[in-house]
Amino acid sequence: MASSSTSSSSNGYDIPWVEKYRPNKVTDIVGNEDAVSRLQVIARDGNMPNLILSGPPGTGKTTSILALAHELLGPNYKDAVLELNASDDRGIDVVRNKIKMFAQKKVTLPPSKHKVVILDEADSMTSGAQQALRRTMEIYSNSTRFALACNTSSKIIEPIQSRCALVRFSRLSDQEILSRLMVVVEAEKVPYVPEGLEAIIFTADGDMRQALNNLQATFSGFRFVNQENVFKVCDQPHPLHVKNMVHNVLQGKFDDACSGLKQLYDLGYSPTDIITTLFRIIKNYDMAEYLKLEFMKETGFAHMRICDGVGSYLQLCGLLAKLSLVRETAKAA
Ligand SMILES: Nc1ncnc2c1ncn2[C@@H]1O[C@H](COP(=O)(O)OP(=O)(O)OP(=O)(O)O)[C@@H](O)[C@H]1O
Repeated sequence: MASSSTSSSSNGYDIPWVEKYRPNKVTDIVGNEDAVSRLQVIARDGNMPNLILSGPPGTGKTTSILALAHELLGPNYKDAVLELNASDDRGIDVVRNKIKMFAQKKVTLPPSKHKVVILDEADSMTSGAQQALRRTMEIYSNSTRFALACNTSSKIIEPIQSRCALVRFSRLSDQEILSRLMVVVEAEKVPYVPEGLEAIIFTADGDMRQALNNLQATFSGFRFVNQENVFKVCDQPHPLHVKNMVHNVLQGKFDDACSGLKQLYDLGYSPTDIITTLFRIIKNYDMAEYLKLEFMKETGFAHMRICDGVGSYLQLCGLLAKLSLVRETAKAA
């Protein structure tokens, strides 16, 4: 991969690492093996079907489509690809004019290769525009194929879904993110300790874009990646602090858990920040399975209430009280 072998240059800080290290071959995309291998087959054999790539942000959907289009079309990329994302106007007029005109355009391509229309963030297209796409997709299917990337496939209207092969992406595992971080760390000669990378992986929560951005932000700010610097830059509740709260609940020290919570709240973290970190800590906490499931259920309910607008300190204290009660009941049983 050309881009990942580029070492730090004097103006290397000008380019966001997410762009500098964007894989340009399908084989270089980390994780989601099933999805990536399907795309590899298409890259090898051509005859790309209409595609919907759906999944959480920062998992490589746009990167995969771009890499696939490059591999399929090579030097014809410029003429044979129309790329539209949420920053472009993609209303019904664009579908009727720009996309249709592109589909009608004559481009000489090798057999089994087609022009490609890439619609990034397709779930933000109006349903009118999506409706207008239906016929265009069919009429020009002998010369033009569509690739739609979105976070939620259900926001794509059914008739379009039925015309496309769905490729699902899921959040990347910690190991997958680590493997990519190591490539960047080595290429950029970033000084780090393993706990620093662990902290980056924790804050990224399966999102590669977030991981690379946090790595670059920590490096630019402190020139050294350790746990403390990462949490300073990312400004999330410190997981050790939250872990301590859970530990106190499990030990029956409700007051200590509450004072830990108060400290976080006084530092200015929002209830959403706190509960998101709390959920992730509980998910990975070493405790009895049934207790963990109950804790996750209660945390989920409290998160829902916070999202509904009841994001008070009392809400979080109430949650700690509920968790303590769950633990007491489980102990008594
Ligand atoms: N699976 C991956 N392997 C390697 N790098 C990745 C991967 N996923 C994301 N990245 C990195 O993160 C950046 C953003 O990825 P990309 O634009 O493909 O995300 P996306 O899934 O399309 O997200 P969104 O839904 O927000 O558009 C890329 O430039 C790349 O550097």
